[in-house]
Amino acid sequence: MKNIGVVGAGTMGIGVSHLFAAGGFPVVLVDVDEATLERAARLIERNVRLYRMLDPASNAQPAEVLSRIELTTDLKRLADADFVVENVTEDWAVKGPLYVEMDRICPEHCVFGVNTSAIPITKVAGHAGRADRVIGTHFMNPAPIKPLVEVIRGYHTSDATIAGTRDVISRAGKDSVVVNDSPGFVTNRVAMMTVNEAICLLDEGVSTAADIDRLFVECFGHKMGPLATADLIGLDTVLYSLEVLQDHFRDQKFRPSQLLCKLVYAGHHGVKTGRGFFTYNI
Ligand SMILES: NC(=O)c1ccc[n+]([C@@H]2O[C@H](COP(=O)([O-])OP(=O)(O)OC[C@H]3O[C@@H](n4cnc5c(N)ncnc54)[C@H](O)[C@@H]3O)[C@@H](O)[C@H]2O)c1
Repeated sequence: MKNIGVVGAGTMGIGVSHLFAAGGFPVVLVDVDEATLERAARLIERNVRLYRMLDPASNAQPAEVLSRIELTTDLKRLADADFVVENVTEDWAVKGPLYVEMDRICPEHCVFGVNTSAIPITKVAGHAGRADRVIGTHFMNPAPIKPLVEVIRGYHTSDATIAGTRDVISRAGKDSVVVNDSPGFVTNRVAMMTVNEAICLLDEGVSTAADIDRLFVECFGHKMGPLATADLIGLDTVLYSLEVLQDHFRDQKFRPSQLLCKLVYAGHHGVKTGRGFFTYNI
């Protein structure tokens, strides 16, 4: 697999296209919004510089990485893609119809990597018309600096699709772990509950945002606390993911905290909007 398509140029699409372009792959990055694509180019340029400081062995150059990424609002530019990573909003009303369209445009051999936080891969595959070539590729944020990708085998995903996907991820410099399909997979079934419970603690006045996170960082050795993690993921995405988990398991244990709902409705989505549980310069 050589030609990479990335759909959705938000938090994840920016990182995934950066990762593959830095690995030498030609990338077509598609979003519905021109301004989002322009912002993506600016952030990729900044991030290549930033991550080079974190990894002195990296010699990626911003201009070189950007030169491998075609930015477009035209989904038909995926007509030559071998592997597409879809990173659009965690909302079935957005993702479902997109797969029908992608199936019409992309070559028959093309594999669809679903980058979702919680939606079952088998459900997506039911819409894509090529169920054996649909696979979960749960990249972590920020994708270029996280070493591991959670790969999800859907009900119909073929062994060849798993092998090809792991190979292309490996050629982009990342390792992968394969898990079976279940809403939220391994990582987010646990992580979303933890984040939600931390928000409930804040809402109940049990502790402050800073102290909740400090306890996880200094007592448990986590790199980030659950509230800063939620801000990094995007509070809208956390809310969508909890709703998906609650809906699929029909279990109230995933019921989103009222404070989370309030912040999302107020437009405080975390790092990407400059304010969530903490504030950020954007
Ligand atoms: N944020 C995270 O930490 C994280 C981690 C792993 C997986 N995910 C998953 O990745 C996906 C994307 O999350 P995100 O945080 O990047 O969301 P985001 O809201 O930052 O970005 C979504 C992007 O999709 C675009 N979009 C919407 N409909 C589209 C369409 N039909 N065609 C093309 N582009 C379209 C939007 O314009 C937006 O730029 C979600 O399913 C999410 O659950 C998120």
